[in-house]
Amino acid sequence: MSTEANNNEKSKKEGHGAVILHNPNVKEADADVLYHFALNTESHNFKDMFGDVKFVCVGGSPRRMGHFANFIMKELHYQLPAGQALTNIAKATDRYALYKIGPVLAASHGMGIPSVSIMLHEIIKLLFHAGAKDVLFFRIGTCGGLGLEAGTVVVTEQPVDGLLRPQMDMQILGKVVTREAKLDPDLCEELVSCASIHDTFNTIKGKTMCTMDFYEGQARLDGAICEYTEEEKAEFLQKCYNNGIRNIEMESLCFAAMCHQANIKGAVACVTLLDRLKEDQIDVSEKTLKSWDERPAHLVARLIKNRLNIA
Ligand SMILES: O=P(O)(O)O[C@@H]1C[C@H](O)[C@@H](CO)O1
Ligand SMILES: O=c1cc[nH]c(=O)[nH]1
Repeated sequence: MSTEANNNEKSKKEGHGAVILHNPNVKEADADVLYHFALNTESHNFKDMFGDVKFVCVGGSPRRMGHFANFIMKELHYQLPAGQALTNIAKATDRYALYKIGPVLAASHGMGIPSVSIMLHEIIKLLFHAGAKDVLFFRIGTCGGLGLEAGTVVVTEQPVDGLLRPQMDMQILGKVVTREAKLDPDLCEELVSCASIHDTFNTIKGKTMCTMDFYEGQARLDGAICEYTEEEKAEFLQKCYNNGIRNIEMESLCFAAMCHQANIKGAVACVTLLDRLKEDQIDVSEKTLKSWDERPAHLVARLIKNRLNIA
């Protein structure tokens, strides 16, 4: 049986909408430690704490996700119990930040695939232990655009790696293991449909190139090392554009591959900070950056509100 058929079979057995763990070791263990979130199934009641989670929103920076947590709390008109303030659940560690706002979990994931991978392993286990079902995942991030006005939001149709392949290659036990990087097409459409004609920015769909590095991996000329010419850079980025790639970032491939394996519907929306066909350096004011940062969050907030029937 193919891995995908196997996943579907498991999904049926474990109940529709359940988060799938492809790991008998964790399922059979008496206790589990989520080290990078400073959480432990022995000292925390995951079912009570996280059983009602329906939306997980992730992004690189802990500060951005803290702002997002406050923003979504207002958007959902969510009232914290009297005397309580919104706190970082993972405050005992400085690896990631974690906030819960009713059915929404907001977490930071740091930069790049290794960092987002650790975060997703632990968040997926958290949801499994909590018995959460029908959970949607969103990555709200920043990126470099290709042929787009800076500030445009790109919703990823298909992530590809630095070789333009829709797959994530991992090195496990001395071998290359290839995983499909698949996002949910309906969720992608639903997120794009949350764009409004009143928005002061454009929202488009496109392929996203996910790289292992910000500088050479993204064909920049301004890293500490660069062994290609400006012409070679331009030729490669043009090839990406011609292949339907509209933005470049560093997490979507792993996000898509892990969501797909875990039976979770995921979507990625990133705001472009510059047009990589024109420039390499991000040189925008802090104020502009902050307002651009919030754009993917606005789309996701609208989707969540629609789903929860909140006006
Ligand atoms: O979610 P963020 O904005 O961190 O995503 C992109 C990709 C890298 O992590 C980082 C590089 O500046 O920004
Ligand atoms: O150019 C950019 C901007 C943000 N994030 C990236 O990965 N690349």
